[in-house]
Amino acid sequence: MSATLIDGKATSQKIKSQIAVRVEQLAQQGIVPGLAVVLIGDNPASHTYVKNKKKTCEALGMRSDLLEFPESFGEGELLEVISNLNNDPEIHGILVQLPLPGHIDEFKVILAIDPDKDVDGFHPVSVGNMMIGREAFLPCTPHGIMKLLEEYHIDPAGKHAVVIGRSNIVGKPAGQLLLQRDATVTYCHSRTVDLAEYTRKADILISAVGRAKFLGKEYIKPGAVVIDVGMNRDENGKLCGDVDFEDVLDTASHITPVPGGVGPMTIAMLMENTLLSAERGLTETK
Ligand SMILES: Nc1nc(=O)c2c([nH]1)NC[C@@H]1CN(c3ccc(C(=O)N[C@@H](CCC(=O)O)C(=O)O)cc3)C=[N+]21
Repeated sequence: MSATLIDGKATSQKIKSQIAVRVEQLAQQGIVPGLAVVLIGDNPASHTYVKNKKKTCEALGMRSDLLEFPESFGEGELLEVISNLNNDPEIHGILVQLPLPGHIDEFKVILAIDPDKDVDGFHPVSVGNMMIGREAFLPCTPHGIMKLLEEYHIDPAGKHAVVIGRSNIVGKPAGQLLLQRDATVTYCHSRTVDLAEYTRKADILISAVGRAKFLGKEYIKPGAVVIDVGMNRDENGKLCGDVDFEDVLDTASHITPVPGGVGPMTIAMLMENTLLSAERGLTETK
């Protein structure tokens, strides 16, 4: 039997149309949610993502400021830009596109962002609040994954969730959010010995590895839900995930495609966080 497709594009559309309604309500009170996106250097992939974010903002009636600076931009100058955005009442969300050039300390930059405008959910205050289950801006990709599971009525409670990848922006928080939903969570990573031994026991498998078509059906438990966070290029330069989609289609019960899976949800959650910030509410982690 062929797996059910988890349609991130359709789900993100649905969420975005709900966001647009709330943006309109805010507009009646004279408030326009504003997102500032800061981009340093000229990484072509970053440019594509950033343009996408801007387009989405505008489609939803939100304001989006793109602040672009050359590769040589100094750390001190960037910290000053952030300080100005922190103090700008019309800016509700600040996103500094990662990765940053090597001469800029990423952690210092994240620390400089006002936690009340931290729509990426990367500030230690946001991370800490998420970890202890308090209100916080949730990181967009893991939050988008949880929304997809919810949309497809997949309840993580009591399930064994295996997360491959332990980055601060995807793997680690994805495991935490699944834990909050009462999953039993296993983290795997580049030093895991016999990866398939773990993944074959996963009811829910989250892959954030960054290797094209790395996971075939030998890694998948029959009936598993497979969430592919990978954004890779295959041998023909085509966008593809970590999962060999065709190969696992008859083994998994549900699967996210790349593109059209987790990626569009990431952007929708960024919009939601910016809206929430403008509403002066914070997301609930319960
Ligand atoms: N501070 C910061 N916050 C981020 O959220 C952040 C970042 N830095 N740096 C880069 C990564 C990457 N990222 C993506 C978001 C959406 C898609 C997305 O929409 N992907 C589409 C395909 C897009 C295409 O066709 O290229 C999809 O999967 O269908 C991809 C990647 C956010 N990131």
